[in-house]
Amino acid sequence: MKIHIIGGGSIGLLLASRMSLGGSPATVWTRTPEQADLINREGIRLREVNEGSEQKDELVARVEGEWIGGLAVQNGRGCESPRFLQNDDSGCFHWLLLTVKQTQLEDELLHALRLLGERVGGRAAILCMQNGIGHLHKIADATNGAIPVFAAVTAAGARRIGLNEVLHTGKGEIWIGDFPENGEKGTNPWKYQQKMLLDALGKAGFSSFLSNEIHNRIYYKLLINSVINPLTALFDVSNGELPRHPRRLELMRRLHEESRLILMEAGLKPGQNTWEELLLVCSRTSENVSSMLSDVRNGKETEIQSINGAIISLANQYEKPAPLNRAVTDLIAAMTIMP
Ligand SMILES: NC(=O)C1=CN([C@@H]2O[C@H](COP(=O)(O)OP(=O)(O)OC[C@H]3O[C@@H](n4cnc5c(N)ncnc54)[C@H](OP(=O)(O)O)[C@@H]3O)[C@@H](O)[C@H]2O)C=CC1
Ligand SMILES: CC(C)(CO)C(=O)C(=O)O
Repeated sequence: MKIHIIGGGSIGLLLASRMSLGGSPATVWTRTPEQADLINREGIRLREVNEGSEQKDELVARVEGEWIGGLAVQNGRGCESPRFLQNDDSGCFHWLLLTVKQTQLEDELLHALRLLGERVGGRAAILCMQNGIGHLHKIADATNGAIPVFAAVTAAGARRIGLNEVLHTGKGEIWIGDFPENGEKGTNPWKYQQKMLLDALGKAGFSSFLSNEIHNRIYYKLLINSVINPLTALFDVSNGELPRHPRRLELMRRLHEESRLILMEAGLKPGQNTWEELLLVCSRTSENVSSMLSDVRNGKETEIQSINGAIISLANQYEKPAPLNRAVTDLIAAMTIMP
């Protein structure tokens, strides 16, 4: 089995470094040759944040970096294709852990994934690490069955602090599920490959599991992100700081309740104490700068449309009110720097 991490950002560097340290060598496919070169020369510096302590353990993971380069294989314009698209006669199975943002799922990348699926026929699968919703259908549609698509949901937190340096800011489980169903319902031709991946993630220190109800987990995570991400970005605070302010805590509670009612209508299963869980995520990832705040700080486009924007779409579909989701969506959109 070969592990490819597409995107050398926060989650990508965390997975690559931990998996390599756990004995499963990973290749990080980067957007720039500089980052690939740095990773090859120096490896990835992983800093573990220890709960309740200021001390951060630093580990250095030997990881292969590759510039994803020449994705413009589209239309056969004669550009060089990334190496993972070139002929592979190793016979091994390739897991592609897709760690780009929802907003970075561009046509060229999707096209390259489809080409890869066609070339290695049955010996590759994509695991999507994105928050929010919408990406799985987008990837499955663009790859048109050429490569199976799996969803991952994680409460782990990470923050890239340099091109080859990452902080592991929050421990959290990783849940993996089949989405949409690859192959006949009830059969799972990828069971062995999934078990291999779970094993590699386990050795990397992630508690990971297969889920038969990944839709529910995706909605559950969406609920959590719909509160933490926009509010931390609006108030410019870490996840742990957010609930410490009583008025912000009250806003969190109201936004959580609005999103919860909409998601329940859309199929989120009742019976979970989502409010308690939300507060737990804030404390477990307390040092983390949420991915949305990080984007706002870096002047990048945020994932607001795939998170609160997606909840608004569900609210429209099920005729539920969504004033707070609308407000945070508009406010975050207005914070994003115009191109
Ligand atoms: N950070 C966190 O704690 C968590 C994040 N997530 C989710 O994981 C996903 C990734 O988040 P995060 O890691 O924070 O985001 P980052 O912005 O840190 O990382 C995304 C990376 O993908 C790279 N990239 C974009 N397009 C391409 C491409 N075509 N080829 C190669 N690389 C590419 C970017 O390159 P460049 O640097 O050049 O822009 C960047 O390094 C998001 O959907 C987020 O919601 C989920 C749980 C927790
Ligand atoms: C769980 C959380 C909120 C951790 O920061 C996250 O998923 C994100 O930042 O996008």
